[in-house]
Amino acid sequence: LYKALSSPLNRIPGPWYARLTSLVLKWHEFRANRTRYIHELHLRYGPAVRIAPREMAFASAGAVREIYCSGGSGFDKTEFYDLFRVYGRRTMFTTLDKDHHARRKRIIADRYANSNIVRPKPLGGIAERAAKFAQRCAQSGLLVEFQLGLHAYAFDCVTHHLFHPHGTDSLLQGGKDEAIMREVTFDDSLQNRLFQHYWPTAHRLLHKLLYLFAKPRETPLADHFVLDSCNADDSAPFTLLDRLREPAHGLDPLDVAAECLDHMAAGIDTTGDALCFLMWEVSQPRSMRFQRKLQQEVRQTKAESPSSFVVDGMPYLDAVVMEGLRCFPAIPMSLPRYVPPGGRTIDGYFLPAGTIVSCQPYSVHRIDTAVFPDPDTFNPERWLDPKGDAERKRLLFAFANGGRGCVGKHLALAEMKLLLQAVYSRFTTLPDATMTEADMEMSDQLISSRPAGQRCLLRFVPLQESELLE
Ligand code: HEM
Repeated sequence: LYKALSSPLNRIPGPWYARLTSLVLKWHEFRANRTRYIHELHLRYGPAVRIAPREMAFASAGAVREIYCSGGSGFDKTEFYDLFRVYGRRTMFTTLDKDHHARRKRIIADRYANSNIVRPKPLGGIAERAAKFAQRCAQSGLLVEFQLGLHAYAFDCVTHHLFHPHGTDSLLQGGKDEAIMREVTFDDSLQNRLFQHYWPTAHRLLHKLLYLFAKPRETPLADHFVLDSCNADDSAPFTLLDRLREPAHGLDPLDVAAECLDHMAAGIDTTGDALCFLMWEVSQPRSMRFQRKLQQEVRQTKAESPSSFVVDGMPYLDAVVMEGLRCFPAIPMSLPRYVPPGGRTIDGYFLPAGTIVSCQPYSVHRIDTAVFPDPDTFNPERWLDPKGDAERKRLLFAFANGGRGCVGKHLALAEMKLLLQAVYSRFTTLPDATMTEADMEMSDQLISSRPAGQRCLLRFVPLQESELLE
């Protein structure tokens, strides 16, 4: 009680119970509702809000700069990231301290640089998979279990980038490749892993009992697939595997496999669900005018250069992708960091060392209505207005910012743009009548989110036919 009454964080707005306990926050986390809960607090208390006795959430551009970009890669990550360790190893994503992270990033970054992604082999592989996705839509009649198809697409793209020529073909071949993708995608370990994070001793003692109510994360097929792929010695020069295995880096085989498995997992749900939420929205009657303009632009580009893969120079496509990432960031949740020794002042509030601070993309993209008026409305055309362009870009936090921002950003953008081109140059997409808004509610997982119904059915109407219908 003394601590609660004398805490220097007491000046910071927030609900009264956040001074005393983190249980309300945890309750929302266990119910897959952390992001919305924190967003409601921001709407009530402003861009700086206390969410637990030692934890603060921010939603301003200044806070993003300080927490994620100061000194290059911002404040250190918290032990929350221990939950993502693979094969018992720390990867670039799970390293907590800056030096270890910087060493690993120096090895990895060049494989994800835009200049590597847009080379014919890597980009051609993505374009090939986008064409397969369109083929799958055409083959399966009009109705497509779309979320699964997009996860298969993202899975095939990322394994191409990691392991070519040993990438997967879950899109058209199915079989074992599809089984691996399903194993990673349909993960229901949120409660078990949160329990492990908050009460590690109880988790160790009770894990067998807990198993009956909350399953742990188990991905034996994916684990074996990555270990096997990492044993192949003919990986293409553009792949991550090729880079990690260079003897000069001194990584042992398990470090290499852990890094690859981490990137594989990071590249499936994120890109798959970002596309899923975006295309669901573009298929709604309220957004049909945006879909029509997108179709016009991608068809015109295809007519002008039928045989090349284009990812730049399409302003409408860019605007649709940016607005999709703004409204439906695949990682909408807080990215927690520790305030460093000596403490820091953020948004005018002094925070002692060790305070947990974070920004969540979902709120950073919505709270400043001068930059994003009518923030809950999907409107790609806001990105076409040159006025306010710098402010909008400064607040786009879907890939995070600074040295620990998403290393796969250019790969993800290329995947998204090539898939949207492949689909909207051939089809009009419409929501299936059996789908409800509740199916597409955001459901928090561990930092990423997915549609609550875990399905998304869309109708793919070949373009000429739909044009005739109008
Ligand atoms: C639309 C798709 C994607 C989104 C929205 C996204 C978003 C993010 C965000 C917000 C972070 C920071 C996480 C944190 O600080 O806790 C991150 C980190 C990361 N992402 Fe992505 N990501 C996407 C796709 C990908 C892809 C395709 C890959 C790789 C194949 C990838 C690999 C990574 C890795 C390795 C990190 C850790 C970077 C580091 O710690 O230096 N991501 N991503």
